Amino acid sequence: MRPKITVVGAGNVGGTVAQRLAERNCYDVVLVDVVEGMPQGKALDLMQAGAVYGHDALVTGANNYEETGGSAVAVITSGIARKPGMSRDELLSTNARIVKGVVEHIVARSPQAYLVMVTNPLDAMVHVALKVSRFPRHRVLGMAGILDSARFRRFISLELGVSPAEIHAIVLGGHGDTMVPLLRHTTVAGRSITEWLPKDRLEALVKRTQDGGAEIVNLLKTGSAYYAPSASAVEMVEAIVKDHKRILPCSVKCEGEYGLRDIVGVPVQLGKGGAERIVEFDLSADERAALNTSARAVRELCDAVDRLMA
Ligand SMILES: NC(=O)C1=CN([C@@H]2O[C@H](COP(=O)(O)OP(=O)(O)OC[C@H]3O[C@@H](n4cnc5c(N)ncnc54)[C@H](O)[C@@H]3O)[C@@H](O)[C@H]2O)C=CC1
Ligand SMILES: O=C([O-])CC(=O)C(=O)O
Repeated sequence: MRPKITVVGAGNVGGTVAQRLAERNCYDVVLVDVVEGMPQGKALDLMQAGAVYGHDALVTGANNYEETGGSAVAVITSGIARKPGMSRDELLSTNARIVKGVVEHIVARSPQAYLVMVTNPLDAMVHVALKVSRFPRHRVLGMAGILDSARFRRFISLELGVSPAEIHAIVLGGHGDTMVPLLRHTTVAGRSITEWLPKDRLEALVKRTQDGGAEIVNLLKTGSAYYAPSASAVEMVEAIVKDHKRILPCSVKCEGEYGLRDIVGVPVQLGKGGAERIVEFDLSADERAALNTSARAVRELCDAVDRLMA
């Protein structure tokens, strides 16, 4: 039997996650949404695509959770997306309510699942999922750092005319304006990025990365990015289910690592145990201060969620 992956929210991100998973041809996928007929329609469409594209994954669409039982991983994308001029934080109260209900349903049927959170504001939704599920921290992860790092790598790649495959970069911190691209750990073909680009260009690319989500929201006007976000979420699913031991930035609850007790994006070793290890990089004083600032911003949002849910 193939591992079952449930994707909640069959909109732009969730629908594309389901497509990418089906195309891997090694998972069965359950797609859940509140809109009647929509997940069922997308599921059928995806299975028909398989007859052309060469996969035979079972994709089931549903408006309830009956088919989700025994999921290995649940990817939670349900909720509203921001529009131009909005911050992710403005989604907090609506999405916290949605995510709370969804996590209760998932946990009731898949008590051993790993949760990959996508809904924004991301780090605060990891907090909601941890609280509601009562799962240990290694089974509740948020997707953001892979996406933010991918954006940074691609911007560098476009600037230098070098394949992104040659560029190694990692973005830590919360998924918001305070995220922390680590320049000292950014390399192109193994050489420090500071040997490739002058300071002012690097600062511009860091800023573009921090605004990477808003840049796309402003272009699309009716929603937010989903191709790179779905690719990033699938990378997490694959690393967990296939025990890849990848070290990828994910949002997770720190318990003393980096001197923090907050939920924030840090390098995590992902494998069959979920977040198997948090890898501690040596940070400069400036980087540490920036990570602390980012963690504080997330903490304030988590406190706001707690007040809302009290
Ligand atoms: N962590 C990250 O880096 C990223 C996060 N996001 C976030 O992901 C979320 C989804 O984005 P999109 O897919 O673009 O939005 P979308 O609007 O296309 O899809 C969201 C879907 O959730 C469904 N939904 C709402 N309440 C539900 C419930 N109670 N149960 C099941 N389904 C429910 C809606 O019917 C809709 O189909 C947003 O909050 C967005 O901000 C998006 C991109 C990147
Ligand atoms: O910007 C948004 O609202 C969606 C998101 O988190 C991203 O694309 O980074």
